[in-house]
Amino acid sequence: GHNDCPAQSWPSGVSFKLTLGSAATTPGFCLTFDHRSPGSLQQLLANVRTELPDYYAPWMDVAANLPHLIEGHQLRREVAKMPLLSTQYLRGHRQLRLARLALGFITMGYVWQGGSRQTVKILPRVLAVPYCTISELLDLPPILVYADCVLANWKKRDPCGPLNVENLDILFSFPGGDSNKGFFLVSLLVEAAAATGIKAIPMIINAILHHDRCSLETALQDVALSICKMREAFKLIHECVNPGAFFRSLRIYLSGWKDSFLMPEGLVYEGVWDSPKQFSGGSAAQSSTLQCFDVLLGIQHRAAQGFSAEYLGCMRDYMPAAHRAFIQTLASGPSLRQFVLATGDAGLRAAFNKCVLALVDLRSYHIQIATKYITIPAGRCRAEQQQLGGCVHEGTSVLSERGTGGTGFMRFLKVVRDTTRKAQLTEQ
Ligand code: HEM
Ligand SMILES: Nc1ccc(Cl)cc1-c1cn[nH]n1
Repeated sequence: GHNDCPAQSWPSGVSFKLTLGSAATTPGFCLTFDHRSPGSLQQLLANVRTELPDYYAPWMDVAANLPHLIEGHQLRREVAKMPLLSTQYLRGHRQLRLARLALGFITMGYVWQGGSRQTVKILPRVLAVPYCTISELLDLPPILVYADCVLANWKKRDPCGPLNVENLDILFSFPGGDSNKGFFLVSLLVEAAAATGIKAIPMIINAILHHDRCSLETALQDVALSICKMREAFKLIHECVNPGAFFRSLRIYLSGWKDSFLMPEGLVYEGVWDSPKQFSGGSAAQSSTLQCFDVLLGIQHRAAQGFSAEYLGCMRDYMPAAHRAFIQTLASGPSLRQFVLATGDAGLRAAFNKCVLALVDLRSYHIQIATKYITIPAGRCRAEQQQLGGCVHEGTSVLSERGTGGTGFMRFLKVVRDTTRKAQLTEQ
């Protein structure tokens, strides 16, 4: 039967559909491609305030002033004053995503405003009820995810200008100053660099189905180049994100309440569920682009200390439904690895391996960044702990590895990188 993935717009404003042919027609992938005007995504959030009806001003005003309200210890009071709003006046995907983004920032701010010392256990109904209603409609969990704070949390200063740091701004922020903007926008630019590689995937699938080695080799070169450009975009993190601000502030707010020693039961969503629920914190493991390239290249990750083999798979439930469906359709399609091996073509093997090695380099570079922004600041924090007592920066999400100086996630990142390296094709 048909398995249509609704068109989903990627950072570059390109959208595409991947559908499985029905049994009656040629089995395989029929690919349609529509280049929406590049403006499509920035219209999404041209002006946050006018994008939603005034009725939702109570949400938008609190979300827009979150750092100020948290630093002034006023957020709880502001939320207590909030009316319980109906979600019925939200029109279409764009408004649902924007409302979810605002409620997601307020929720993370509300839970973590007291750092790891005074976490709350209950999310008030004025937030929980609309947040869970909208999350249900979007098939996303009621916690801030990568698709919220990176993919939907940006706008261009000049709508006709380029997609670069100078012409971009974020819509919502946590305490931690400009490092918020740097962290979210650099992530977005890494995603935008992936767009060329993602656009090559339908061409690769078609080339396999038509045994077109020439087109396949060209498309694989596009993927390798795209992953190299992702690594280039990554370098901006050094000038845009301060390690201290990231470690002490931003990463705490992205923490989740699953397997958390601070919130062992999870969070009570008042007025929605009677018992507390657990959800994982925000992570780029929820980025659909990296998972697309892993699936395309047939790279299957296994368990690593503290991270189950299912961890990356579970993170697909934290992606937009259309991205999740695309990855699932890709995983159920023809195997690129098998096809390249079966041809015995050295040129195709080389083009395939360049993609794998580009991914290895990206992951190696990422490990250096995680060392600079977590492992080293965590070491300093522990040193302070021994002198001053009490390291207030212990967090709970994987991005905020606590205590053990971050050995857990570091081993995970290295296992993922090494598994990637082993995915190279050798001559049979
Ligand atoms: C200050 C910058 C960064 C730090 C400290 C950092 C740290 C981490 C940590 C600790 C993990 C493992 C735990 C988890 O899954 O959350 C992780 C995973 C991951 N990060 Fe980052 N990261 C940073 C920036 C980025 C950026 C900009 C991207 C790309 C957009 C990215 C992509 C990923 C991916 C895809 C994973 C899942 C594991 C993998 O597929 O290799 N990271 N990161
Ligand atoms: N780049 C990111 C942007 C947003 C959020 Cl929520 C997480 C990450 C991340 C990076 N590495 N692991 N997670």
